Amino acid sequence: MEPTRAIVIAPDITQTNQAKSTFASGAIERSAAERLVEAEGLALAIDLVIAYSAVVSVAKPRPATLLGSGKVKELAEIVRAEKAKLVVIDHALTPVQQRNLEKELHAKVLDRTGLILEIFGRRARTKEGTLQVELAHLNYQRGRLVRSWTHLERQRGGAGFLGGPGETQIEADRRILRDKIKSLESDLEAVRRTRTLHRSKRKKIPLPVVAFVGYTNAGKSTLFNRMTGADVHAEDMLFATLDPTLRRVQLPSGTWVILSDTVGFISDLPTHLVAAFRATLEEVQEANLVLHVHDASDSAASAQADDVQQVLKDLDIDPEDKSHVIEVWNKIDALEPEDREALQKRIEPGKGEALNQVAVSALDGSGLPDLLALIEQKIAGSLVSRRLEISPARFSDVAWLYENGIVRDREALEDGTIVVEVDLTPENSEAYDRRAKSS
Ligand SMILES: Nc1nc2c(ncn2[C@@H]2O[C@H](COP(=O)(O)OP(=O)(O)OP(=O)(O)O)[C@@H](O)[C@H]2O)c(=O)[nH]1
Ligand SMILES: [Mg+2]
Repeated sequence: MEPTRAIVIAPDITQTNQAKSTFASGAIERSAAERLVEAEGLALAIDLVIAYSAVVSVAKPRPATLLGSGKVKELAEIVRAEKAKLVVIDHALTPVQQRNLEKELHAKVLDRTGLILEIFGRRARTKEGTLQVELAHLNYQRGRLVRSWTHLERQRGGAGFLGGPGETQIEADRRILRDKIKSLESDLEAVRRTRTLHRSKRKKIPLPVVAFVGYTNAGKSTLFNRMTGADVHAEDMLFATLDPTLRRVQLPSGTWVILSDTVGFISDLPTHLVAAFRATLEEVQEANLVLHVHDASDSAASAQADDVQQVLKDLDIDPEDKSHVIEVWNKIDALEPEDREALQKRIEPGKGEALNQVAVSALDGSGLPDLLALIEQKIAGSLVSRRLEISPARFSDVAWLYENGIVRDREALEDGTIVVEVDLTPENSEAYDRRAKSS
């Protein structure tokens, strides 16, 4: 199939000050140029050919088309000249705006949510991932349906809604949509139950879990691969990873941990999409340690970090908790020497317990020993060290400790009592006490 030629537009809404201040509370705003670069990345992630891209300033959003009418005319001309089939608008569009734009531009129009959904639809590999995306898609459509009281414009079929035979312009009423959503939800529920079962099985293996989080393309999978020797899909592509990947690795001191690679975050991810991926993010929620991976070479890194922190908060994780979250500044190989030095300087002051930042390059491996040492330190801090005296009659407890903890030392006293020095996760430490009390 011939690649689709597309035009990518980042609207720069230069609105009145008062409208701006309502959402400027602490959020770091990224420039329109940075947003355009990101939108292009998103478009490339679904193999679109970008025929033309631009920031378009919007002095006053027009309810009918968002963009001003002059701009729309200009764009229509570009669409024609470039033979583009698709226009990506990196902004939320109302269904009416989308429809009007499609009419005036003579091309399909995708807004930011539509584009992200399209990417997710193509990336999902597991059954759960596919169901989640489909559900998010239907909810997106339903939102449009409710707001506009129009019929469904497109019914998603197969791999995506970008043309192709899967797309039919059928009229589906809300009841059909609701039924579909219901049945998807129950399918998803079944898949989740299985996964929860898997997770609880894994929990019996007492290994601490270290989860990677970060903005899409920060280098999580590359770092994950470097640390595990695994061949996880890493690409210069937004949302290369959708489903969580888990691997067991041994830290230099001998402690085993489970590393978990996860889906990347992105700004302005619509709420229902975040909700759809909540299950995937449960891995992060339950992790003993979170590695927040930043792309230090990206000029938008601080705005991205802001977005990631917001998601962490939504997951009830305190991004400021230095014992729980490590800031990993990746891609330092791509920095100019002076920027690299400045970064090191910024990180150094935190020492001892307070240290929770490290600069690395997943590509050339620099800084990795520091990262491993830091993980080791934090994990050790999160484990409970105990010295337990176990009578010979309860020998099975010793076996339990080997299975559920990290046994540091073991000694048999003359009367047969066994003394075990063991590190346990707080949950397993409690589990042991319950066990010791019973029977
Ligand atoms: N120069 C440089 N590039 C890197 C480094 N780490 C990763 N990259 C590149 O950054 C791009 C994205 O890497 P990924 O590992 O796929 O990023 P990710 O965070 O897993 O992305 P998503 O799965 O999309 O969220 C790839 O082209 C990598 O080769 C690094 O340390 N230095
Ligand atoms: Mg990845």
